[in-house]
Amino acid sequence: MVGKYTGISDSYLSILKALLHASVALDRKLVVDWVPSCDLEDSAAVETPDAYEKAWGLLKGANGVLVPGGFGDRGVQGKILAAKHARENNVPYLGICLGMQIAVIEYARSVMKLRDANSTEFDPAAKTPCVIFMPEGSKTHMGATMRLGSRRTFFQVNNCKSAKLYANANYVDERHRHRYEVCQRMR
Ligand SMILES: NC(=O)CC[C@H](N)C(=O)O
Repeated sequence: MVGKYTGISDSYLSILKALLHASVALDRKLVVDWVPSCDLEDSAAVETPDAYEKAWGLLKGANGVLVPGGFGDRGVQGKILAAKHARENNVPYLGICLGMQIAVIEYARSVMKLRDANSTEFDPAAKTPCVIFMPEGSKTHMGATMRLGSRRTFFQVNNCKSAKLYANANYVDERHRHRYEVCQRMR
């Protein structure tokens, strides 16, 4: 689990509970290692080398990488490095909310060679915005702009990996809590 609030596992309580349920259903033992995303960043190698070594050791030893939701840009570079590590080493990666946006940014930068790709949450003037403020939102009214609660999403491709996770349903109703989304032009 690569996140910002790793000191406080309560922040990720619902994710932990979900992982626990999944591990019971699959008859597997769950071991969660907490990796502070800041410790994966290049600057940590100089400033806090022990923490850097420990974080990369945990990440490299993991059978799966989960980057959960989050807000703000602190630790984002470390999350991008974690997504890159997972993609390049074929380690299963689950990106939830921000974690999914991170995977999109990483893919755009590394694979599509769009070096300036970013979320406008982290760089409002990003040259290649691949995660953008939701068009229906208003920047001036933060309180009411979050897309919150259940939202119906229809699968565009039958039998794709994500559809299969939902037993090939036509649509899913999932809980949302975000202000930004993947730029539709990037599809
Ligand atoms: N729930 C989240 O992880 C939010 C992701 C991102 N900060 C957004 O607002 O879109």
